[in-house]
Amino acid sequence: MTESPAPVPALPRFGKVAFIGIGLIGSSLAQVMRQQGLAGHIAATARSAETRAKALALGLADSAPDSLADTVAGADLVMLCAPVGTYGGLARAFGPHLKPGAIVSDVGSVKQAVVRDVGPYLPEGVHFVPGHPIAGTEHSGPEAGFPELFRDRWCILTPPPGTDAGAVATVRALWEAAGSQVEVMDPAHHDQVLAITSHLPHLIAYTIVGTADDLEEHLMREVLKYSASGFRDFTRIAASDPVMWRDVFLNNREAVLDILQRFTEDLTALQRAIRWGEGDKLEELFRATREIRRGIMDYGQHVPEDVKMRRLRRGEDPAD
Ligand SMILES: NC(=O)c1ccc[n+]([C@@H]2O[C@H](COP(=O)([O-])OP(=O)(O)OC[C@H]3O[C@@H](n4cnc5c(N)ncnc54)[C@H](O)[C@@H]3O)[C@@H](O)[C@H]2O)c1
Ligand SMILES: O=C(O)C(=O)C[C@]1(C(=O)O)C=C[C@@H](O)C=C1
Repeated sequence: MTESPAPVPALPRFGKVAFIGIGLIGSSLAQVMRQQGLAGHIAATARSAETRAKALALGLADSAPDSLADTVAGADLVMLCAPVGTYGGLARAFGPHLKPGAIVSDVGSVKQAVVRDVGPYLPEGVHFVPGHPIAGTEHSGPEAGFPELFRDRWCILTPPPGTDAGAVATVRALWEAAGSQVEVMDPAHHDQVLAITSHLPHLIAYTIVGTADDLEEHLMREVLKYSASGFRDFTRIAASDPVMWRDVFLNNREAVLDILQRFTEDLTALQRAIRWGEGDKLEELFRATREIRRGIMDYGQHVPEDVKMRRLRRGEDPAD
């Protein structure tokens, strides 16, 4: 028996979309919307006049006002794409200018703090659907974006209880159009999971580079010369934006500190095994973790049916 294909969800269409922050993530999503004709008008604002001018020059936006009020005026969807530490102040400023029925969403890497900081400033009748695409690179700014960034990645939505189901479905459809697989999650659970999968690795990468930088001059020179493989692969993410990551750590404090405590304990156990020459212990651990790591790679290669169907519709190879 042949399996009937999964239904392809309808594409969401917005009259006006407002981007607040148009760096790596905002510009990538704006390009998805442009390519698929999902927005009648895209307005983008950013802190500096230079970034706003770039957004226009790159064709990411149709208008780039310097005021938040003008950016969100009449918008059906407002996407917060700035560092999470700015969200509360931004929401307080643009909240009163939102159109009734508008959807406010975001892409921030932490979710409890976003619900806490943004929610109180949104007027009655505006829908709030926080989100987090689990996709990125170490580059930032409007030139760094590309529309394929979200393909075959997860996007996690954390709508507060009681959020309008239609608004959640619309944001889901947007991320599905970008090629992502969408999951709805509780914000506290999101923050715990991301503390280990994303925040801890960044903290370790920043630390290793710092440790290398603290070496004596002659050793430091050798690090730069020979950093072709392990060091380079491992520390790619230490080139990520410092402001973004400062805000992530300050806004996911408890979960990060908890995971850091566990990591420190595991590292101390390894330190002890090396000191006492416990080869069996080391090998056993490395065998087990190698299997886990291989499992992660296999898991990541699965392409869900609905993603394949959307690719077929775009005339692309479904298995890519
Ligand atoms: N970089 C990643 O890998 C990644 C992945 C997923 C989610 N995120 C989240 O996406 C958001 C944006 O990250 P990014 O990588 O696109 O950063 P980015 O540095 O590339 O872009 C940030 C944008 O925000 C703007 N901005 C900063 N302060 C502002 C303010 N006060 N008012 C208005 N605009 C302001 C900047 O001008 C810039 O346009 C962050 O919340 C981050 O946590 C990042
Ligand atoms: O690949 C990278 O460069 C990333 O750091 C992407 C990454 C991650 O840690 O997985 C970074 C932050 C996010 O919020 C989501 C994705």
